[in-house]
Amino acid sequence: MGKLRLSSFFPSSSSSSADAEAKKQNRRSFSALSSSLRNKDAGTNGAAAPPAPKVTKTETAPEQSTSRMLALAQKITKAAEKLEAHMKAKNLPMPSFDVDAPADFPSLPEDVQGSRQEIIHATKELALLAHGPRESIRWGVWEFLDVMALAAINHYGIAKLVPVDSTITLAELQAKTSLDAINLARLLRMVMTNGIFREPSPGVIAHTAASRVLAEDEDMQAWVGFNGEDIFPAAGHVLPALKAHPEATSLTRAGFQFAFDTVDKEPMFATFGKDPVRARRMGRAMASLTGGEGYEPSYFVDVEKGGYDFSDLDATGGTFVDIGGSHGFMCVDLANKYKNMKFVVQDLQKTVDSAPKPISADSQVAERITLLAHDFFTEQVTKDADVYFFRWIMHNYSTPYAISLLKNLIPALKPGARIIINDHCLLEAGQENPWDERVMRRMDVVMLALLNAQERSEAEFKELFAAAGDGFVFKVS
Ligand SMILES: C[S@@+](CC[C@H](N)C(=O)[O-])C[C@H]1O[C@@H](n2cnc3c(N)ncnc32)[C@H](O)[C@@H]1O
Repeated sequence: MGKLRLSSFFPSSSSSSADAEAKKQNRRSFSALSSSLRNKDAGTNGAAAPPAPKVTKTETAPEQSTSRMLALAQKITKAAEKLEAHMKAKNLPMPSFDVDAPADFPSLPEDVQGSRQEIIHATKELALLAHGPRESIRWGVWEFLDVMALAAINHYGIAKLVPVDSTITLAELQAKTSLDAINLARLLRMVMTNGIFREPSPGVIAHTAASRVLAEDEDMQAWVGFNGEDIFPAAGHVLPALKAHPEATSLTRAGFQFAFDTVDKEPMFATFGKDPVRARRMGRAMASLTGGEGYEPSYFVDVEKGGYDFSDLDATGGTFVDIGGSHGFMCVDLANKYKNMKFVVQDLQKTVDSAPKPISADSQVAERITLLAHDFFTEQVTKDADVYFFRWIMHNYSTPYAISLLKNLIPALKPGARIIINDHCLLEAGQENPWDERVMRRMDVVMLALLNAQERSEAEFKELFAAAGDGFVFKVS
């Protein structure tokens, strides 16, 4: 997970140039988009816009694309051999669709994990080449049907109705659901095309390893539910939202509001606040996502994993404020490691009320952590702390909101206070490995669909601070 460390000190005053910058920020700020808008501005001022940079041709000649296919196939073979050799040497079960196959890969040495990723990337590229451009687009645009079918299967809890160690006929299965026979069969057969369930003989259904996950992992059920029943309709309404409000900054005018008839009424979190079942589902879905490899708090806490070293703060008994810190799990982990620091976890009243009490069984930890109801869209109430921490907050907000989050801190900041942003950090297109690139691009548009929000690049984070005030010194770790 990308992390940014941002230091700040008390800004002298809010200058008019900062205000002008803030206005300029009142739109999404992808770096490529910013430069094209700058060019447009130059044009309206009478200055000639600089010519667009020349595009380098990357197409390959027909004989080269043949060799690319073979190169990819060879790469896949080599990487699969390496992965398989490791699995054999360690006596690990081979990847399989079988119902008893492990749901996850075991932790692999870095080079073997690299081979596994190579297989994933190269097979995708090879498939695209083998399909050809027209077919890739024609059938690629049907991928939403995978989500539709899986969401329905998940909604009706079909996976839990299929026995793990035997089979069930479609007729028997149908008797256990409110889905009619035809729709049950067609939805099942649709998800089977993705390795979820199998039909060993006509009309007989059995689990695969993937459908078993759907049957047994409640967080995964929530993940599919949240994606299929909240994000999917929101994504389907991004286009009308963009057409009606092209600036795409308002929390009440995103695809989500167009999907659920709440335009100009309430942000997504308020809608969920009124519906405990949906709110719980989103909470569990997030747990499923953040339980995944690479998202653990240890990446922030453990210095050996590239985390942040707070020894200096610990020596002076400094104060760390986790803004929008949920139930304070990050502060608990930090307090376990640093024995003198003090912590304030700020969140909405409801979240504070539902936090575990005591927050830790270890009283030495619990007594140094204060839970405080505070709305981060109002002026910061914990003054003169050493660190103000935002983990997974900024990406929930478009630029005008994100700037106000930072501005709200300014009256509380003492010289040398640090603001730490722990969020994804977008790299320029093509700089990430293809897997991470795709996850991040998807996350970015999920933010658009739900909240008119965005993931940001380092330059875009820097722009937020420049727009919020003059006194910030921006550092990256
Ligand atoms: C995406 S979660 C991130 C939680 C936590 N920082 C983490 O790393 O998992 C966003 C958090 O912001 C809180 N939140 C939302 N709006 C808020 C507001 N106006 N003031 C304070 N907290 C808020 C939510 O309750 C939630 O705990």
